[in-house]
Amino acid sequence: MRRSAAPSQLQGNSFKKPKFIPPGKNPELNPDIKLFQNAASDTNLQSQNDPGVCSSSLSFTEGSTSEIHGNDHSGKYCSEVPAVSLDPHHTVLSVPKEVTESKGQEEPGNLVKYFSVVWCKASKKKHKKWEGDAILIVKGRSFSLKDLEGKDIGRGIGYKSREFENIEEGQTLTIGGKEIEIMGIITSDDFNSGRCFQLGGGSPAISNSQPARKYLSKPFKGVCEPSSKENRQYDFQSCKPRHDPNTPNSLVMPRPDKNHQWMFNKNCNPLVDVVVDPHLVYCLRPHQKEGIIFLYECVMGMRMNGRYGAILADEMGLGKTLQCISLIWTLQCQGPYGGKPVIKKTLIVTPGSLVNNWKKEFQKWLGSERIKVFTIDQSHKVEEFIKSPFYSVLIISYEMLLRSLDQIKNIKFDLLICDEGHRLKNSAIKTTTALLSLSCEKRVILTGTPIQNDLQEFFALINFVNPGILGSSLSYRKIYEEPIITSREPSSSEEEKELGERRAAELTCLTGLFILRRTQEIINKYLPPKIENVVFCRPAALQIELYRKLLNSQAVRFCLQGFLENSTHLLCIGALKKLCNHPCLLFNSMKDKESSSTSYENEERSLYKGLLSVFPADYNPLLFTENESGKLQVLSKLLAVIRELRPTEKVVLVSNYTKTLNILQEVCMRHGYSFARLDGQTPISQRQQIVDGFNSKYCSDFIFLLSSKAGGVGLNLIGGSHLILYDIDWNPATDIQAMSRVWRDGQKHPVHIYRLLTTGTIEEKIYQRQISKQGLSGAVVDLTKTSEHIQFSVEELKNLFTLHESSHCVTHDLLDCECTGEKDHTDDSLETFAVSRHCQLGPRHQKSDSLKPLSMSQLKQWKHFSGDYAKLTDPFLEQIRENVSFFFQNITNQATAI
Ligand SMILES: Nc1ncnc2c1ncn2[C@@H]1O[C@H](COP(=O)(O)OP(=O)(O)OP(=O)(O)O)[C@@H](O)[C@H]1O
Ligand SMILES: [Mg+2]
Repeated sequence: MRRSAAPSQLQGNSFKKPKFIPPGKNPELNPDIKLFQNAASDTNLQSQNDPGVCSSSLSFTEGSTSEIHGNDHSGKYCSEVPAVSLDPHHTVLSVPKEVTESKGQEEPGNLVKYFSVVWCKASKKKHKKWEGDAILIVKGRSFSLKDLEGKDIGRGIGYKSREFENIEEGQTLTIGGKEIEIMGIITSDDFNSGRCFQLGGGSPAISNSQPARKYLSKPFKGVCEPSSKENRQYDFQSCKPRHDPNTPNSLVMPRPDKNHQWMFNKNCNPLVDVVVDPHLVYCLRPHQKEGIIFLYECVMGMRMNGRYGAILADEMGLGKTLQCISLIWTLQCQGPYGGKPVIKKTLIVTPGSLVNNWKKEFQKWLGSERIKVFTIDQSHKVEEFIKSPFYSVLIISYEMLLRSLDQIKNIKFDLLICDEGHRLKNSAIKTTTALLSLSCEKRVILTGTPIQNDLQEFFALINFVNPGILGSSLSYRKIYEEPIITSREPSSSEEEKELGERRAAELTCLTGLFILRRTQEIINKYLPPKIENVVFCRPAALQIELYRKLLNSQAVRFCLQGFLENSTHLLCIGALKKLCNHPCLLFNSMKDKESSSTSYENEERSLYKGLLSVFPADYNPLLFTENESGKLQVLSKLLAVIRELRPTEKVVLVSNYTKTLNILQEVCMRHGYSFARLDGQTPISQRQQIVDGFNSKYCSDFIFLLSSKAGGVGLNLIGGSHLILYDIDWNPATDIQAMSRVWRDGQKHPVHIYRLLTTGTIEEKIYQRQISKQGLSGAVVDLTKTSEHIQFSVEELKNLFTLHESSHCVTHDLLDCECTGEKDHTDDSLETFAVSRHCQLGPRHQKSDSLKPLSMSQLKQWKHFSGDYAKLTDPFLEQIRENVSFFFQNITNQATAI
């Protein structure tokens, strides 16, 4: 029999020649393993090679005859095997798999056995050609055969149990129209974790030789140890560490292990300590030191052989930029082998608004001499970077990258950093394919947005930094995604639950090696207090009248009858939101539509019918007043009191809409407040200048008008210490992003955040959706999702399209709180709402995440009081209480607050 096509035949099979070892000798996978566990202590790869004992069994569909699927696997099979490379030098991984007995052996009928096999179609031909590797699962008298992508390729029932009981390595069997040869036995642990699929055709080259280590590793004793004659001739001076590894507080990178040296130090250069520039170390926070070591180990291939990617998913404001700058500066000047630098050129791809922020951060931390950074904009082209020998770092926006891809492809970059890299979550989009086409192996994604909520998106990000590590997209779906999702279904069986959990644990374990996420709490101690307020503003009389009219419109009634196909409901929602911001916005919309009467569509006509008559006959939207909007009244008073009580402090004023920003700008002008503004129309080249201007202590601007969609991500607006969210977005991530702009490293003043909501209206409902169980579940915690992505049921629309005129705060009414809001009240009773952001990797893998939208029960624990409460201690709230029906307040880092 010829053994040719099956990958295991080409590369050797890691499950072959099993040895028996008694059960119970090896540890199970640690069930507590967390997805974003601190990577520095996450190198526990023992489980990759440890067989475990598992009692789970898979049930097969009963049937009297064999079923065979997907017969034609020849040809394409090899290319779809998970692209993990065999490392012939990696002794640990070439150790053959050991076998344990499954618990089920005591009950032969339920015993499930797993085998690695090669298969081909059954035929009488003498010379057979194996078509592929597969996993044979035998239970009692039934079997199923899965290819290495997890797809069923055969199953059957009713075989002689004796035939299955004594299966041995090397034995050939004909089952279900296929001929198979047994290559080895797979432990139930390897099957349940899904590892056997990963390892099936080879083994992922994972280094388990790096024990968890402290980040300040000891320096080499003899730093330049010459190991050969050639090395002794090496210029000793040139291979000294660049900085003294022995000074206290020095940050020394971990030493490469023997495997790494074997692979990457072919010339046997002396080993040199890589020591981060003390100039930087002096400023680094402890978590940043850990982050730099993590990044170093990943991009050096020290965490996984042959893998050089990393995802740094620290929450917003933790200084991902500084960690990367430290990495670049270290690798550009140093390396462990003869001190030779590891990288020459780095490409940083970032949203347009942050290109100059990166440049500024380089200057802030390294001055302008150490690294020459080139930023691409209208007047600085890629050619200039190519021609000049001075620049080692190129910073470019995602948009520009697409435009200059051909030139960029010709430059050899050694390190690629993608800032706000969650945008690469879709592997089909142009940006991802463009970046994937770059040959650079060392890839780092930076993101402050949670990434584990959607398993497909998770795959795309993982696959970007470490291509092929999870196999093909198809095999990933079969091996991980489907079992994990099935196990989360309420109707899933115990076996499905167990399998899903094991697969999730395995996925977590594998990807946790190169993902690091720390939450904001770790820098809280460096930050000033944060006083967060949710302010429920009483709607103005005109708003109430218009609101009633809108809710009585034919368009709204049409939606409530369930006619949602033509998205009239979005139109209605839009009109209500405008009205909450200011009636003049609604007036303008109606007038705009009227003047372009041809496109004045039926639904809009039916929505706006009779509305104009509610406005005064001579209504002029340009002369709008503050009294026409509850929120604007509150805003105006708030700005006045801030100005009065904190004359040197500044305010960031955020809206999701440019037209609303126009109104807010007009208010600034009327009151004589100087302001800066950044929205979607601000040229990218001017954005950093505007931000810097505002942050400067010499700047007299009192207000920064910010469009959250344009400027939400990545910006530092620490010049402002008061942030007012004028309107609310469906997506909590947008609001959280905006709020994180001011409460971050460098902020000197206590930060006051005000979220304005109009009482009883759709704004409260959106807020409730953000925080409640029925609300935006995990998948929507993502900046790209908008209301168009949200499916509304008629019931939900009924709730959205109700105005609660008599309530002080519908949100408080829903909290099931006994207080009447007459005194400031906090509830510390147990959670009544079990709210969690849905995470597809399962509850076990959720970490406390400060980016998680606030839950109802958490809100209940905030201080809350009605606007009529007599003893308000907050002087800012005191000034606005007249127009406010209810407050919620929460103070973080209270010690020095207010
Ligand atoms: N060790 C430090 N000491 C003082 N300031 C720091 C330190 N690290 C970072 N910063 C400052 O903190 C601010 C936030 O850092 P950075 O912009 O890198 O955050 P980030 O993690 O990228 O957040 P985001 O996800 O919002 O982009 C910056 O102004 C930065 O200069
Ligand atoms: Mg950033």
